Amino acid sequence: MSVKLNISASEADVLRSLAEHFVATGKDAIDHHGRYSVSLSGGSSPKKLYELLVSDYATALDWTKVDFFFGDERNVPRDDKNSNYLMAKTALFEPLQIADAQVFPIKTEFGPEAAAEAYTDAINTYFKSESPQFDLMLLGLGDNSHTASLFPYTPVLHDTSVSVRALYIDEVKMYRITMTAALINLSRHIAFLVYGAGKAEAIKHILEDDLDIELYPAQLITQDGDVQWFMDEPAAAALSKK
Ligand SMILES: O=C1O[C@H](COP(=O)(O)O)[C@@H](O)[C@H](O)[C@H]1O
Repeated sequence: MSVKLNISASEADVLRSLAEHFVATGKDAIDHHGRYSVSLSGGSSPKKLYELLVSDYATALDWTKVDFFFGDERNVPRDDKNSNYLMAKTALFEPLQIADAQVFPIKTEFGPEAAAEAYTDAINTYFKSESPQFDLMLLGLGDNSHTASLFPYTPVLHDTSVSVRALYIDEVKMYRITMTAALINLSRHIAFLVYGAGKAEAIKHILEDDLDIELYPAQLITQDGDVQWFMDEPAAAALSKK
């Protein structure tokens, strides 16, 4: 796997480094094709990134030209505290006054299977007849090496379609809706945000162990283009090569 590692001394530094990358990628996309398509990650890590973009980068980018998607979602109502959409809405969209037309939530109210199908259609419609290639795919990493909702030992790990899938994940006892690795890997730029010592073992396995996608699903993110990991020193601590 060819990846670039950006290791920062502190959590604050890693967030700033990724915020700079987010903005630079956006300016480039807008200059090149007029809009900036971003797929957001969920979980707890990205909230601070979204807050930093609001506090320090509100005028750094033409936010009216940014379109937001979600790499995965929990099968909960959109106003549920566990909703990835709700977190992004509260931390990013509302403070930046992002128009509803620029936000593409996963419609969990349809039920998991129909929501996944509708989201595949929404993505294909957005990209028209072209291959669905997000300008920036933001990803997180679970302690168990999952990314998006590609969890260990789940059938979606073997799904080679460029699509969004719904699946019941025993480990968390809930349905999740997730982009497949094939869709994620089409992105122009992929950026993992990982901080904290709790992620150190997972990062080491993913980046340095032999390929074992069942155990380490984030190893599926292997496109030849731009895959960058933004991590702090505690998260990078177990790596032998830095
Ligand atoms: O479940 C999820 O977790 C991963 C990692 O989240 P974190 O809370 O450890 O930051 C995230 O990438 C994914 O989008 C989310 O649904």
